[in-house]
Amino acid sequence: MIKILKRLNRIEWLQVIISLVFIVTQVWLDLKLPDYMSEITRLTQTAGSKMADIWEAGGYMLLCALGSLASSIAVGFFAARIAASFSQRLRSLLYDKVDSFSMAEISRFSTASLITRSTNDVTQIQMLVIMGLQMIIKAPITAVWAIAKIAGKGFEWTLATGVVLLFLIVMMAVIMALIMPKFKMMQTLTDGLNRVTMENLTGLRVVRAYNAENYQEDKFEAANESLTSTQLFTSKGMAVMMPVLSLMMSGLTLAIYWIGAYLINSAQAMDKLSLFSNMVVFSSYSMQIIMAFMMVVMMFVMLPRASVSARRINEVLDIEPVITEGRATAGKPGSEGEVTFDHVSFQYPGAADYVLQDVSFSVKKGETVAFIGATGSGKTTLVNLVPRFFDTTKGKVLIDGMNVKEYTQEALHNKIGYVPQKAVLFKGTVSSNVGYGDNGRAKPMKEEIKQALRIAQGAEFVENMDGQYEADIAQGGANVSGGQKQRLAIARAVCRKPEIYIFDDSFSALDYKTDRVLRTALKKETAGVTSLIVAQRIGTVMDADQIIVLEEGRVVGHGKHDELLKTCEVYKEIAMSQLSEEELAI
Ligand SMILES: Nc1ncnc2c1ncn2[C@@H]1O[C@H](COP(=O)(O)OP(=O)(O)OP(=O)(O)O)[C@@H](O)[C@H]1O
Repeated sequence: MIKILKRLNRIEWLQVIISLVFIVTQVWLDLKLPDYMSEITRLTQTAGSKMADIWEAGGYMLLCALGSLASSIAVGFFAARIAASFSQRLRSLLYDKVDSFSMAEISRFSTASLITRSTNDVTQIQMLVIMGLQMIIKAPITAVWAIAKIAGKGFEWTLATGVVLLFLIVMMAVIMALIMPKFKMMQTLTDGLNRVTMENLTGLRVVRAYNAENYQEDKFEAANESLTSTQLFTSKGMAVMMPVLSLMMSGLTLAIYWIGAYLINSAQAMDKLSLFSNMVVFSSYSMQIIMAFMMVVMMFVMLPRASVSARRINEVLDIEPVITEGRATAGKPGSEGEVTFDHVSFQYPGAADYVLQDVSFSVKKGETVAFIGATGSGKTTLVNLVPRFFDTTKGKVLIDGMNVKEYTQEALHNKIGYVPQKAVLFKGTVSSNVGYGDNGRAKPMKEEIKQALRIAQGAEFVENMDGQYEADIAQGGANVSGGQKQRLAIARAVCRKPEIYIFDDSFSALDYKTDRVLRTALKKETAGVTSLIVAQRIGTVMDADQIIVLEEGRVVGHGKHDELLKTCEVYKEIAMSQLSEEELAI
């Protein structure tokens, strides 16, 4: 908790100090009230007192109450300001941090948990700052000040207050011991609820098509039920605490007056008045002490949950991404467009086995290298090492003759036009999706966007859309077909004018004819750009300058189509399953 509060900036600390001044003023004014009360009691009991004196004491009491109200409003105002700006900064810090994460860190936390950490956990901290400033600081000041005021005013009353406090401390310790672990569980259960909700929303079509609504609902209900029952358990604990506190307050007042009655009864006539006045003052201060205690209790309700949230936020902020930034912004002169894998092996973080083993190849500027192999043979993993979505476990990946680790991420990504296996579109327009991102050059002109779409065989369908190049694209590209999405994603890579294309099975959603026409257009219009193509179809890879056949992460064939048909059994099998005898004849 303290660690996260260290992230408060100077202005926020200044506001904390100002709030502190107001809090001390408020406590001082609150504790001044019983003094005037005692004065009024004394005046009303003393013969010959003037009405004006009573009015004066009453007036001061009113001023104290108004001053306390104004101070409390000021504290509330500053607390809200500090909490709002602090939580805004925490959210930005979390966003920037997550943005710098590689896939390894993202999968370590899970998307659902990262969302909960950036929203719900930050809200817990925000609430704590608001309440904390008003209570955490106020409670001990009030308690200590009030105790100092009543010290020496009567042993019996002090004893009664002490007994009540002791009882409350024991009760609170027991309840806290029971509910504290539940508070810790609450945030993890919120993660679970978010995960199930996200899964259901993203997979809605499959859920419907498979009549799995009940199954999903059961999962949701289970997550919802666990969270609700945990919340209920903690609320029940708290529900017991508050009435007991009220009972103790009333009981203590009764005890003070009861003891007072005995003391006054047995005192001498001249002491009776001062005893009565002391009793009134004592009961008032003891209430302040119990109130301070109630504030501490409220803090105990919030603190465990907020400290769990603080720990979860710190966990994210403290992570040093495994992908570290290099310094180079350009490769070796004369090696532009070259991609080399030098004895590369790769193991996913936490996995037991290597997914890629000793992969080596080199591709020159303007050449196309295609990767083919069975499902799960490591093709996607291989191409993901080029933009450093993951770093190699052994060996090196070189671009333009330089290890990818030596580039700044920005410079590295500026060289690459990446089209993922599953096309990703963002809410916006066709143009905003095609001209997406920054490649270190000026934003693409409308004509460049059109040209990119023409190459990606997307111009025709875009021109038929309502609004054409400015047509709306729904979140995730929900209003375009799978093949259209792929073409837009390819156009985005083309528009970037990269040195290297990475097509991760990006042609699979296209029909054979479009696939061929698109690749021919790409070759013609973007000559000189190196292409890494992952594909399942022989038709897509057969014209490549190099074909690499992968099996269980190892290169089992490397060459051109004709050579591989003769030398590589795995390639031949794939080819035979897709091509006719005639096409296979060599
Ligand atoms: N994030 C990950 N964490 C752990 N293992 C993974 C991860 N992603 C993939 N794998 C494993 O790595 C292996 C290779 O996966 P990869 O996606 O590279 O295969 P692929 O050849 O591209 O398959 P496909 O043709 O089906 O896309 C698989 O066995 C898969 O289970």
